[in-house]
Amino acid sequence: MQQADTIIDARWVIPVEPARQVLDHHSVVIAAEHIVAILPTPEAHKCFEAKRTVTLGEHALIPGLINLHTHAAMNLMRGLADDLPLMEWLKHHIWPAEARHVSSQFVRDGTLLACAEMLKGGITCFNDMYFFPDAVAEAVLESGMRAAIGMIVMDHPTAYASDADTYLHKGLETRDRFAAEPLLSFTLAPHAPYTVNDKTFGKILTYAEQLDLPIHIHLQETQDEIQQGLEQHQLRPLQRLQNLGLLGPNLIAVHAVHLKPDEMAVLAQQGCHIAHCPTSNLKLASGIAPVTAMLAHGINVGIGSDSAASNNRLDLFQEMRLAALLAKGTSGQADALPAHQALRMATLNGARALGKEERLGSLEPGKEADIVAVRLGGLETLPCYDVISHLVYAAGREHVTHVWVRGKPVVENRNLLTLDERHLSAHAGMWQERIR
Ligand SMILES: CSC[C@H]1O[C@@H](n2cnc3c(O)ncnc32)[C@H](O)[C@@H]1O
Ligand SMILES: [Zn+2]
Repeated sequence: MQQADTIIDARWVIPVEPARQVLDHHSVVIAAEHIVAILPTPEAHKCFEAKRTVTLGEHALIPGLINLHTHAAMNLMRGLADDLPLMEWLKHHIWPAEARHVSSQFVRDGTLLACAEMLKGGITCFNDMYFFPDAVAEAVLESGMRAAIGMIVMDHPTAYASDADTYLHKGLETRDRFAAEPLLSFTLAPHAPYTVNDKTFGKILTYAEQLDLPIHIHLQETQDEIQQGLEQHQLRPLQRLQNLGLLGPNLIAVHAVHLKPDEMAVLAQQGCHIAHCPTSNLKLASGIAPVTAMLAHGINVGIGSDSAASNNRLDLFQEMRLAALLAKGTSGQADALPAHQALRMATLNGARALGKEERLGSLEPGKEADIVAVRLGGLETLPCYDVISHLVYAAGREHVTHVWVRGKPVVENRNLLTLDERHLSAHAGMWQERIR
């Protein structure tokens, strides 16, 4: 008998890789933070003796969902300004509110709130971009989840930093401080082409190359952004980034709503990744990203929620379903973006974009044990002919019952084990009084 920490017996295991595979009555065996085996349940118990067995007889186990773009701390701004287009929303509502309220404490409290929401919804890892990344890192560690933390850079003074060099210096200091944390990684996060100048992009490129870091940036989100790029630089933003040498397998372009076919070909050829944020793009009336064409070009597309101020949920079940439905509606093809592909985008494609494909994104022996249990035994998911169909088209985040990150349980029977929900509510109430 081999020793294990945990065996999870499940009705179904959905490894994601290979695509479409559904393993009936299988168990996932966890030891030393990793998946060591996935076996038919009787066999798992013949081969392994575990400290703990969790029996989930009407559940599907899936890899932890990866939110490829968010601003977690903005949970404290949910519903503050709705029904506005991007630039009006940012310039007249969000940026003034950030100037008044954003501090290290705001970021810590907002990020904790977001981590709680994401964990309970089956998200085990997020790619963040916000001020005070040191406060983001502390909150993430407290929650027990995983994050790629953006070292934000702008040519715009804020309460966090006065100029681009200070943003970079503070970000790199934070990265050094948390370098030993296995649940944290870092990205360079220039906010957008319209807030970062060419000289600063040059410095970002140098650091990205020296330190082998991903670059996380909003790109071609609206037609206005493209118009502004043409007026100020005589270039579309993507062309400008290409001229500056920023395109490559380290680049995660967020939104990319407005892309021409030749731009998709360039992104594919350069190995860039896209974070598709369908709800945010609809709510800010930015448009609908051409995901079917992106995938046909061979671009790696993951899924993001964007912030709670533009979504207004950090809910990847919602985003998977919407991505699949929009792809069908816009292409006129019912087989565009099938359920298994939506699930892959929210898991393995996200891991790939973050350079973590070897460690995360699917349920395979050797990978780290980020696992989510989704209960499909309720009336709204019965009968069940196709589990993957149910996960994308019928189930929701409310069906998530258990979550493990790196083998450690963080949600059990829908209860958060790492954070105190009453404490989080009290802090949210305090910020509501201050911000309103
Ligand atoms: C400097 S931290 C991130 C910065 O981005 C702002 N933001 C939030 N959502 C969006 C979006 O969809 N497009 C562009 N910028 C966005 C956020 O308010 C922060 O200022
Ligand atoms: Zn964003």
